[in-house]
Amino acid sequence: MTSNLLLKAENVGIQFGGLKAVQNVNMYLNQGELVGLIGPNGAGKTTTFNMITGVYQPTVGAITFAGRNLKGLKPYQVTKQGMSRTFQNIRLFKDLSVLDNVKVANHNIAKHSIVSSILRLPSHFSGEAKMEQESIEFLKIFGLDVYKDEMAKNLPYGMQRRLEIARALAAKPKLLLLDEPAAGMNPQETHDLMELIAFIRKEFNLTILLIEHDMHLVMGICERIYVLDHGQLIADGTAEEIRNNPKVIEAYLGEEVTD
Ligand SMILES: Nc1ncnc2c1ncn2[C@@H]1O[C@H](COP(=O)(O)OP(=O)(O)OP(=O)(O)O)[C@@H](O)[C@H]1O
Repeated sequence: MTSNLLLKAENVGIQFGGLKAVQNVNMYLNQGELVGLIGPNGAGKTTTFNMITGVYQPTVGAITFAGRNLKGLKPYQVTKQGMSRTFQNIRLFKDLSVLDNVKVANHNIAKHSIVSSILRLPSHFSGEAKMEQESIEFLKIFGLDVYKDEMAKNLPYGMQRRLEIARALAAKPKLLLLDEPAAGMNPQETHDLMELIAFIRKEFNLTILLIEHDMHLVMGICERIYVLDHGQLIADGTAEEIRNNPKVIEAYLGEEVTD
């Protein structure tokens, strides 16, 4: 086992009724890596995310994160271990302001005590001000500070996707899981997002696991890529290796994988 190992999935699988949605998945993430998880529709990518984040308990196998077995942990408990995610279908607090969406995430890890908040002690206000300032800084990174008072639902689609990532980042995770962050974005937005993901990884010393259908995005920024097909891993390797892997070509696109 390497010393900078952050996440390890060993022989992980899950069954829904008679359907083996994911089987025998072995996967690891080292600290600081940016790794892609790809595969055709229904291959089991989101289900794998759901097992890692505690939404589903694997039927078999074990997942270890930062040295701790995640078995039995609920999603909020997994979050507390230092994991944040975004969703394929954007899940924002649509009627809250852009700033409040980020503050909510920041609040979960705020240091000032509940007692000081209830009693409205000075430490509550200084904590609150610090949190607000920090949340604005997160928004700036994503070019969203100009929209801070806007309701989340009024943002253009691409900006809502960015806000979801900003919110996930504000929880200061060790591991960030992004489920199709570029879905529905135009090529320019996708390109900008690609640069942003690479930037935040470096800036925050993050480990990122990314589900994405946009091959250009995956091949462009990921150091390693896992490929799922019909619930099983059929390949892993660098973008170059994946691009030339006949199993991937056959299973994933049925034609040449290009970037
Ligand atoms: N809660 C559930 N109950 C029953 N079947 C499920 C459940 N969740 C996922 N599945 C099934 O598991 C399989 C894998 O689905 P999953 O959503 O993980 O695929 P995916 O690779 O993320 O697909 P896509 O790219 O279309 O999002 C599918 O056959 C899906 O219908």
